Amino acid sequence: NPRTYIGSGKVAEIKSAIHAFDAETVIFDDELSPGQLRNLEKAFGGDVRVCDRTALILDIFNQRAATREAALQVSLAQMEYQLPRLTRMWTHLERQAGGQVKGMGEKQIEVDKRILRTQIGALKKEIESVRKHRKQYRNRRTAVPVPVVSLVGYTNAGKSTLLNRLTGADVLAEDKLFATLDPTTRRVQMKNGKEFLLSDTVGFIQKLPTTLVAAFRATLEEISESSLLVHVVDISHPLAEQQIEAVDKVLSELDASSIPMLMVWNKVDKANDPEKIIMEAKRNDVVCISALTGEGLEEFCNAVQERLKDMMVWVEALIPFDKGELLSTIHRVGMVEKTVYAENGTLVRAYVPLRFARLLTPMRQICMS
Ligand SMILES: Nc1nc2c(ncn2[C@@H]2O[C@H](COP(=O)(O)OP(=O)(O)OP(=O)(O)O)[C@@H](O)[C@H]2O)c(=O)[nH]1
Ligand SMILES: [Mg+2]
Repeated sequence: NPRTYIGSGKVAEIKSAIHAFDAETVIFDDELSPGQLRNLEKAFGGDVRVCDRTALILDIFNQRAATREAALQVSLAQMEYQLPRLTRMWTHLERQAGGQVKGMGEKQIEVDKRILRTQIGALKKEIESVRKHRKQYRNRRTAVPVPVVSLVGYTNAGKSTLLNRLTGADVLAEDKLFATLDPTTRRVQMKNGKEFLLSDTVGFIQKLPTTLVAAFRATLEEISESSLLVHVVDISHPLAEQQIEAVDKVLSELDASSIPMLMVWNKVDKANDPEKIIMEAKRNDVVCISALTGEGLEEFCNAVQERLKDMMVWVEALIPFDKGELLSTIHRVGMVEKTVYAENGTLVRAYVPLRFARLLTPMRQICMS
């Protein structure tokens, strides 16, 4: 029934369950229209609060927001959610009052809407300045050509645990939905001296409210500007497959589908049949790990390095002796095949990130034998 989302029989069933369990809140696993919310509240009677999936997610985000940036973004999403609902709420009051306060109600809606819109405008401005700041920071970071690898995945998949494990960072990792709202980037140093930047960010969820995606644009832009995505999956979760689909869907909304991706199955230690899973992973070019026990992490780093190499370009360059720091950078971020010391500098043959190759162009017209 479009008026109440569920049919009248279901309404009666829920109503008796409310009485039986003395429930205070009814949560719908979908987004409800403002009218449906109101009609359901009326049908269930009195003190029962009806809440939809979007409101619940916004609520959890609100509880988790620990930094100013996260709080700003959550407030924006909440206000955008309230705006249409606010209007209808007043129309509802008007009808109850039999139209007596019609003029007043209308005025009040206008006032409230204006206040909310002004607040939304101010918030957007503030978030925009955060965005610019982030962008500047990223630009400064790209001056050093270390590739950025972003962890993406369903909430609670183990992204923060993996980052902590690899970098000794101290990011809050908890058995909670949306433990992380703020992006964190850390340097990962591999045994062979190579390094990359690993970035952890907010987890995704099925039917992620669009207001949230829009509000978290500043945060999510980190993802769309990385060289490689690592999709972390909780393979021990019974709904792992649906979660993968949900993540892919959000990635395509973020225009990040074209970024190369490495799939990682996490929590193998907890899976029912680990051998079977590891076999299947091998067939599918997936790396199996346990961020908790450390199993598979070396293989993971190697796989990341392999993928990054695919994105590098081949250069042959003569690095003058007074540019020695360039040479050490090549060793750090690239893969050197050969170096020869010549009279006027060092000849290098290597795979390097494209951005870095551009820096080397003036030195490239060199022949090596
Ligand atoms: N058994 C097991 N538990 C793990 C593993 N990796 C992470 N966990 C647990 O899973 C829970 C969620 O981990 P987080 O690292 O917070 O997950 P997240 O992906 O960062 O979650 P959000 O920040 O909400 O997106 C924590 O309780 C971790 O201890 C693993 O390999 N094995
Ligand atoms: Mg996290």
